[in-house]
Amino acid sequence: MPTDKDILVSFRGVKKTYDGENLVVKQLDLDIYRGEFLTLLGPSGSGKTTCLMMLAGFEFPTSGEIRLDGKLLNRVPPHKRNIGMVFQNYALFPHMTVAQNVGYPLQVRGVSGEARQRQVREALAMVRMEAFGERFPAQLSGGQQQRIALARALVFKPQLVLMDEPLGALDKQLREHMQLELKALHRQLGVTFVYVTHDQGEALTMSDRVAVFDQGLIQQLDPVGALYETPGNAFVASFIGDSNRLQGQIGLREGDRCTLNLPGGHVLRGVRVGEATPGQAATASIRPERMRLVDASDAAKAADAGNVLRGHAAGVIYFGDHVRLQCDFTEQPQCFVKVPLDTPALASLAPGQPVALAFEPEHLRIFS
Ligand SMILES: Nc1ncnc2c1ncn2[C@@H]1O[C@H](COP(=O)(O)OP(=O)(O)OP(=O)(O)O)[C@@H](O)[C@H]1O
Repeated sequence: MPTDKDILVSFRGVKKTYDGENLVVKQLDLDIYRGEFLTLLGPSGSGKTTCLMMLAGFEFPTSGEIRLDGKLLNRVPPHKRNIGMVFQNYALFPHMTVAQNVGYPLQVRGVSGEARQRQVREALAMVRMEAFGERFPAQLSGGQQQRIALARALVFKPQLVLMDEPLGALDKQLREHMQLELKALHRQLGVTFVYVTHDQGEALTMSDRVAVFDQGLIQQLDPVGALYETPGNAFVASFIGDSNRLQGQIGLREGDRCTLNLPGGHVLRGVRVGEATPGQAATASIRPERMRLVDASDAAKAADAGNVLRGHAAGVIYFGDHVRLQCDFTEQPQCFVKVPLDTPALASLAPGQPVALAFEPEHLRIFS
């Protein structure tokens, strides 16, 4: 369990409005631990960048407090915060060489001569760009420029590095490669990274913990695995990974479980997330890989052990190693499951035919 000593940054009761009317950050209470890789993930406009900008010092909170190492930051200007930054459009200075770009933060901090040269060499070595010191930014690829931006952010050994969509301009292959590099660099340096993205794959690949933002609020803050396995609400369930949604009414409530009555007559058992007052409207979610296609004779057995949903096949798409089966259920959004190729019930399946999907109650999360 982390203690107060492990906290590098804390946001307390932070709110932000740009126009004096709408709060784009409604209430932010967040502790960032020393050495962690924390990602702020959320759809466009959810307030992630604003939070990062307040931490960097380019925006100020309308109310609340931000502390770095216990010290109140609210009115400390950006260059006094000892924070490194890499942004998608945080361009390198075009008229300076790579070495001059990387040396710039040292220059403004009054580091000169041999000490500056040595630190620039070390920073370039860190991002494996030692051989490029004399080039100009225009003579580098996008990925190389981003490495230099990273070296420039790290050269003065900040205790905290902020990154806002730093890989957004790169193509998919390079982006995935750089994600692994960033993660390795983080492990090697032990510096605290705070990373903003709207790409959930990127967040899951790199982070220790992820704060999922929506509408100016953190919806859930958890390690990557917990976020995927135990989403705290329907938004997080649909934003992280694939999930199927089912809508109905709460039937019975029993401890940490409850039942969901679907309009078509199905009664499903699942994990209760929320109050679950009987009769209340609720949304449930289930990961496609947690559902099994079963044939009619197995469906009765499966229903005794867990849940079975009966509907009709809407589409069958072959993916080489599995089949993606789309299913229609009465008054529900379409669901899909990933069916292994050796599943017996798959043999003669065609669109329009009846299907039965079985799943365990512990994998159905019922949000109310
Ligand atoms: N300087 C500004 N002046 C006025 N409104 C702003 C300003 N910056 C951001 N906003 C508004 O604040 C809200 C949150 O924006 P923010 O950039 O924090 O979201 P985001 O989650 O980072 O989105 P994106 O992924 O698109 O960058 C948006 O509605 C945006 O239009």
